[in-house]
Amino acid sequence: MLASESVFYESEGSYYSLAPAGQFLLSDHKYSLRDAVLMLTNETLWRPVGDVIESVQGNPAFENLYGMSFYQYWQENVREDHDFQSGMSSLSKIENYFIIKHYKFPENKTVTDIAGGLGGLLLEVLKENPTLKGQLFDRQHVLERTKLVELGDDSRWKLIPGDLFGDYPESDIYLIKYIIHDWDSNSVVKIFKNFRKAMKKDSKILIIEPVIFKKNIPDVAKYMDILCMSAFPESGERTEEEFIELLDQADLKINKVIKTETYNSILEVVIK
Ligand SMILES: C[S@@+](CC[C@H](N)C(=O)[O-])C[C@H]1O[C@@H](n2cnc3c(N)ncnc32)[C@H](O)[C@@H]1O
Repeated sequence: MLASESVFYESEGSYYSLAPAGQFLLSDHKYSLRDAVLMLTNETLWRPVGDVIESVQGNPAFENLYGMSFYQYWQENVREDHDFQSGMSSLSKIENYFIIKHYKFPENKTVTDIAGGLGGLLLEVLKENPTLKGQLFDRQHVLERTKLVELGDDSRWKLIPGDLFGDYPESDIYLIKYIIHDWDSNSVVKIFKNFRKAMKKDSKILIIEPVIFKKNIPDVAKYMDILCMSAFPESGERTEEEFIELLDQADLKINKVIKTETYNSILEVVIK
């Protein structure tokens, strides 16, 4: 099957080799998707999908199967070879390239990635913009494995352990990627209010997610929608109109919508 999708190449005698798309499976590829594929094919992502109908009816599939929340499970199940954090970091690597290509960061400012995982996006932002400083905000156990050390200049970044539902540090630009779709609408409004409280009058938030724009045609964002709805209670991808309504409850508004050539869009958000 994968040979018919150009991932492998089948030759006479049932010999298989890597086709061009398969090169991304190599662990030393610049944009290696090895850990992303291991994460996406892990049972914690596919088993709950079978019960997505339960989730939609208000009976969270992941909690029913594993007896705890998705993030709690992955905090207690760190593996040697791969885990959720390394999978997210791998999935994000190629996407980060397009985010940086499509957003012009200002000079001499501070950029904070809220729930930024291992810090792969912030690392690329700091590499491409030498006058910027960075702050990576996530759980302590995640920050301990940060990739920011690869920058080679630890005077340009700091780690801030914290809670999405606690206080955020002050910053000029905030990044929040692949987070909002994990949460129900009440929690999202709490997150937006936390931003509003921490923001200066000209701070900006970049919400980076697969926003749903298209109706009645195939859209990869809808696959991610199903994965989210299965893994997190009352979650899922949102339309631009849904974002506008939730942001409004925190005195925030969309300033710009930027497409990135991937299924992720950048919503640039400012104070109303
Ligand atoms: C889907 S990952 C996204 C990581 C990164 N932004 C990316 O795009 O690759 C979600 C992140 O949210 C963090 N997270 C989940 N719940 C959190 C909480 N209550 N407080 C702080 N971080 C949290 C996780 O540790 C994880 O790094």
